[in-house]
Amino acid sequence: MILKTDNLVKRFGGLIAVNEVSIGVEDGSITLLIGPNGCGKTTFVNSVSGYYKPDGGKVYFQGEDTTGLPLHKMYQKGLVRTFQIPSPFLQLSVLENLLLAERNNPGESFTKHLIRSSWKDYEADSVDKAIQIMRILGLEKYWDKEPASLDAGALKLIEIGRALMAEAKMVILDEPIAGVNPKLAHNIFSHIVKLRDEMKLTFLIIEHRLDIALKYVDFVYAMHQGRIIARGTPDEIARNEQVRMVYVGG
Ligand SMILES: Nc1ncnc2c1ncn2[C@@H]1O[C@H](COP(=O)(O)OP(=O)(O)OP(=O)(O)O)[C@@H](O)[C@H]1O
Repeated sequence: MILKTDNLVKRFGGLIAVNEVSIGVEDGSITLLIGPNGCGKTTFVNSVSGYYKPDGGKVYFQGEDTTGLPLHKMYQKGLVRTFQIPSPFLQLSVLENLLLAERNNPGESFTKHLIRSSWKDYEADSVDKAIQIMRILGLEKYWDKEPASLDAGALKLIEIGRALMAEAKMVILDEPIAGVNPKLAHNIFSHIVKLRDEMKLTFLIIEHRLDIALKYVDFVYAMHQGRIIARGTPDEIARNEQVRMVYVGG
């Protein structure tokens, strides 16, 4: 298991958003976390990736107790939660977006990037690495385009590319296909599968569009009211009565 949580708890005042959640994510897998709005999925991944400090329980990443480590420490260890591309970056090229992700981490201020940098200032190795990542993601034809001019699917792939530049071993994606048309959604998941297979990357993905996502993932956890109510293969989860009840109300 690359990631394991043991009875993880996160509270907001009197609300227990994450209630003793224990999960395991297999190395080199695509693991899906599902559940209705407000059930605690985002709070859970935030408590694992260092955005929130958990109130109870343990997080283990690559066998190490990483409970309560901040976001930038987890990022350095290779657990990267993708974030929307910051708006000033939308005016930089795709290549520059990747190069900036290698140098910097979320613990640092974004303001210093407001000064436009040139890809020519970077090491040749970094540029080579960025080109290789763009190839894998099918972004190489857009290398000098501004992300602002690209579609939602390409933006998601750039976010994943930025995580790869940061040497991520495991990537957490929060709704990677939200607001994306079915063709692009399948394209994004196909790239995720390719990254699992070719780069041995591990993914933990929050997604609501099960019709698409269940076709691509290895294992699924279902959450409801802060707790895990089911775990299993996509087939098992699709057939699970409790999951159906929660999703369609019986
Ligand atoms: N910063 C916060 N302060 C207080 N309450 C919060 C905070 N963030 C989330 N909550 C509450 O915690 C619960 C879990 O929210 P969370 O966003 O984790 O759910 P979710 O499953 O990710 O939902 P969605 O699918 O809508 O994104 C909700 O009741 C929410 O209102």
